[in-house]
Amino acid sequence: MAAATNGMCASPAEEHLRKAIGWAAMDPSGVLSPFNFSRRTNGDDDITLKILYCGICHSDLHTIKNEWGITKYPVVPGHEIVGVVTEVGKNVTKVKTGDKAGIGCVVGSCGSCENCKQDLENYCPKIIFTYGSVYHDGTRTYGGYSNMIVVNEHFVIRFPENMPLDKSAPLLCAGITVYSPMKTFGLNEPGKHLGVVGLGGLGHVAVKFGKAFGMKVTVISSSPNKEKEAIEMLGADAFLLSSNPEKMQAAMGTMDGIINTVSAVHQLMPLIFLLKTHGKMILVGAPEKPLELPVFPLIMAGRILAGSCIGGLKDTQEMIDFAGKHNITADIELIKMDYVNEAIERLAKADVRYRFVIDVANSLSAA
Ligand SMILES: NC(=O)c1ccc[n+]([C@@H]2O[C@H](COP(=O)([O-])OP(=O)(O)OC[C@H]3O[C@@H](n4cnc5c(N)ncnc54)[C@H](O)[C@@H]3O)[C@@H](O)[C@H]2O)c1
Ligand SMILES: [Zn+2]
Ligand SMILES: [Zn+2]
Repeated sequence: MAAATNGMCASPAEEHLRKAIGWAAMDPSGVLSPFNFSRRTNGDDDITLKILYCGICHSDLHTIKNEWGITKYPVVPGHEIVGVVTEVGKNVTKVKTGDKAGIGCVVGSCGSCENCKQDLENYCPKIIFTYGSVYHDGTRTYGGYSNMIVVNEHFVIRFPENMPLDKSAPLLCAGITVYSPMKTFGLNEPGKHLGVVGLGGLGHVAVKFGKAFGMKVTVISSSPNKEKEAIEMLGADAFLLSSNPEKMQAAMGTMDGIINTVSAVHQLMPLIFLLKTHGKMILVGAPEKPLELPVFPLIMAGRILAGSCIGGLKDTQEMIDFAGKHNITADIELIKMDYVNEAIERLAKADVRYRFVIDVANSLSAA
């Protein structure tokens, strides 16, 4: 329950009873700085997580700079959260104190709509995101660039023992965001040809899942210097430089599906042409402006264009278990909390291989 109930709007530091610290952006400059706030006490269905690691997703960048025009400040970003359970409510069965656990992009949903009933909490009209949403009690949600978090157990993910927590944190957004559409749209079948556009945080794990599913994977990128690492380090079968018209032409009509993770406005036409008849391109990248939609290349081969938003909790657990079994983790650069602003600027320039992860527990100290 919120600490202040007299109708006055309490400050973030006082609205709940438990003190918390984190880093927040206060305005569209997106610059993060130390921030004192508070978390609710652990309810009967809640768990409290001491945060160990948190990945930096490009959505954090879009949000802190208000690129989507919907940000409410202050915002504590971070939705690739792993940590250790420090408290469980009396109804909790999923985890126990001392367990390693994760929290992704969603911390609440209505639980009773058509989507929630089909384990698609990610499409619930009343979805509550891990940061920047309003929780059931009327207070704002704050994310994982912080020392601890309290969450209803439904939204907690268990981690197999063998998984390194720092490298696994990015799976909670980047991983599920590519795994879920691959499963939903049948782009997980051995022998099928998958294209991955944009080799960043999402893209590089899409390559790894594609290979684990037994697919042929081609990376389509605008950066020639990513060719060697895509093939030698990530295991892609082929690399297409999007600025090379001959190569793009030669690859026309060869792909069963494409996962498009590009974070900025770009041309869809050359990508759609890569698809076979009835091939599907799934847009997961979320540029701040609309993309131009060329209709003829869709019509002429019955091609399909779709979008996808993260994934439900059941699929997220399945994805983590699959990743544990196939040793899939993210390639990361582990950073300290006070490096976060530099990391965000580097992320904006695609200067990271392939995900920044904040070593929260070892580097976040009281402001
Ligand atoms: N749909 C969802 O549920 C969901 C979930 C997570 C992230 N996202 C979005 O997906 C996008 C990617 O996220 P990320 O964390 O992987 O980001 P990232 O920065 O790690 O990767 C983005 C990649 O796109 C490439 N890129 C940027 N501009 C490009 C251009 N004009 N042409 C070609 N390539 C270009 C970059 O080089 C980089 O490799 C972001 O927009 C993010 O907000 C969506
Ligand atoms: Zn994300
Ligand atoms: Zn719902």
